[in-house]
Amino acid sequence: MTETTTEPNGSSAKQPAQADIAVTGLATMGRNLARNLARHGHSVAVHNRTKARTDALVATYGDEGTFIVCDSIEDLVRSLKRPRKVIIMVQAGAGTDEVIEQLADALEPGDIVVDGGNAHFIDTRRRESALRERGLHFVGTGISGGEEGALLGPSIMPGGTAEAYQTLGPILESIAAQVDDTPCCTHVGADGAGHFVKMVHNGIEYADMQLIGEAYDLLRTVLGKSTEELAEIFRTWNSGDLESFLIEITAEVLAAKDPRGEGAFVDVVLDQTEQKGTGRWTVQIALDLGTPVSGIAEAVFARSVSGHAEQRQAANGVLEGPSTKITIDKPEEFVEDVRRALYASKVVAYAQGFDMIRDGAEAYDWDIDLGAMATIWRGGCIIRARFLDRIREAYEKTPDLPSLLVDPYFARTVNEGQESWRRVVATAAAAGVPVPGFGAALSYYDALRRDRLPAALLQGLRDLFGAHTYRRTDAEGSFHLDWSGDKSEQEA
Ligand SMILES: NC(=O)C1=CN([C@@H]2O[C@H](COP(=O)(O)OP(=O)(O)OC[C@H]3O[C@@H](n4cnc5c(N)ncnc54)[C@H](OP(=O)(O)O)[C@@H]3O)[C@@H](O)[C@H]2O)C=CC1
Ligand SMILES: O=C(CO)[C@H](O)[C@H](O)COP(=O)(O)O
Repeated sequence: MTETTTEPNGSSAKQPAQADIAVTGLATMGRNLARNLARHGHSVAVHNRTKARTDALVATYGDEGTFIVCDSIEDLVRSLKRPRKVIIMVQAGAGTDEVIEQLADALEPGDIVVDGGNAHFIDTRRRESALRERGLHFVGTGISGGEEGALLGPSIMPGGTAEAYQTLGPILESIAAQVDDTPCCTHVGADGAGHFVKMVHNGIEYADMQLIGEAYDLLRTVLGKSTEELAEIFRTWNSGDLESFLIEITAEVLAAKDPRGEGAFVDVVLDQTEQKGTGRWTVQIALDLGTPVSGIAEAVFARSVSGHAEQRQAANGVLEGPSTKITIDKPEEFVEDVRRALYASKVVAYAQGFDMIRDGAEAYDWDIDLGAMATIWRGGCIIRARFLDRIREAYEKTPDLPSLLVDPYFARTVNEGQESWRRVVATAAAAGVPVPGFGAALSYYDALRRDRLPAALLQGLRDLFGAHTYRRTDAEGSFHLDWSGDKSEQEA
């Protein structure tokens, strides 16, 4: 174990050391998180399975603060002040389990293990319970912001015990993004709550990106806009209600040129969206919780459709599109319609995501403050956006809001946008442009506001074919109709 501090003359000094915190796993995220900690005055013990990464970190960035180079997990543990705090930033899954096991053998009761990877919250609950039995704190922590966020200030979503957060919180809050002098980090709730919220964050990220993709496709296909014009449209949108990191980088990606030629970068990228799995997890868990996250589900499926290259190739030229080409008389009005449809659909995706956090909190007995989640997503993370302030205000004003859509600001937003939304979805259908995100969001909006749904007919069908019973609008209890007999009603 050696401490590397940079002296004023630039030389390195080696001395026994006591680090404030450790990071193991120094790939993209871990390296930048360690640098962020060091830049904020924390002495950081650093370790990576493959030593070359540790050496490269210290050789390149050693002058940014105090790094203590460790060759092994045991070395790392020896370097730390008590209670020891170790952040794991390794590949999610088996790698994380391996590192936890090594750490648990070397640490002592009261020490804190932080998993900052994208772990499934069910794994986090299992790991937390196992480490608790050994007297250790396990803090599953969602960290969002990618490479740049990890270095300059991510959004941090720690779970685990309040006791562990008391020790760990000040350090995490010091390196998190800051918005209006408020750190984008707070204790989310017990055991896997942090990773659950990070999972939903990523689900919303999928929905948001899908909606942006649909807006781009519509403006390009229906209006024939060039990528330069589209970049400008997104740039303009980024100065209004839609202001967000994802809209900002959409303009950047659309403006980018093919590094190998003259054309647009986006035109040479293979149109198959990959996924690491957090969006899929969100939908799987939402199905179990019974939370309709249709925007996220459509986004996950749209990625799957894009990846089915052989099917798409087989259908291309076989399945017909509209027989008449759609013409738009007032292109500028259509651009505004798409902007409003995008904002309204985005509001639905976030409303569904917040519903899922509320349902997850109830199912897993977490005390999650929805307004606080909106607060810590205002900066640092991939879905950071101006309107998260509105979400924070909505939940602060009415913590038990049945749906974000009924908050006065959001109700007015979707009400004002709904005519545009309908025109956009209808135009997309007429032009043969797939808009699963816009369509699902509008259907959800219409389902919520309807007085009666066709669910009543489905209940009738279920009762006829399977005697599954139905409830009545005008009486308590469950009933069954004698479908094959005299059609009389019996109480079930
Ligand atoms: N990249 C991103 O934008 C984001 C990533 N995350 C999450 O953060 C974590 C780290 O991500 P990232 O930095 O991209 O790195 P990767 O997910 O690519 O993981 C690589 C790191 O894991 C280590 N590792 C893998 N298996 C083992 C093992 N069995 N034992 C010890 N170490 C192991 C590697 O060590 P070695 O060098 O020896 O191979 C390396 O340090 C992941 O869980 C990821 O999902 C979260 C938010 C954003
Ligand atoms: O966690 C993240 C940000 O918060 C990553 O951006 C996310 O893992 C990317 O996911 P995918 O590869 O599935 O698109």
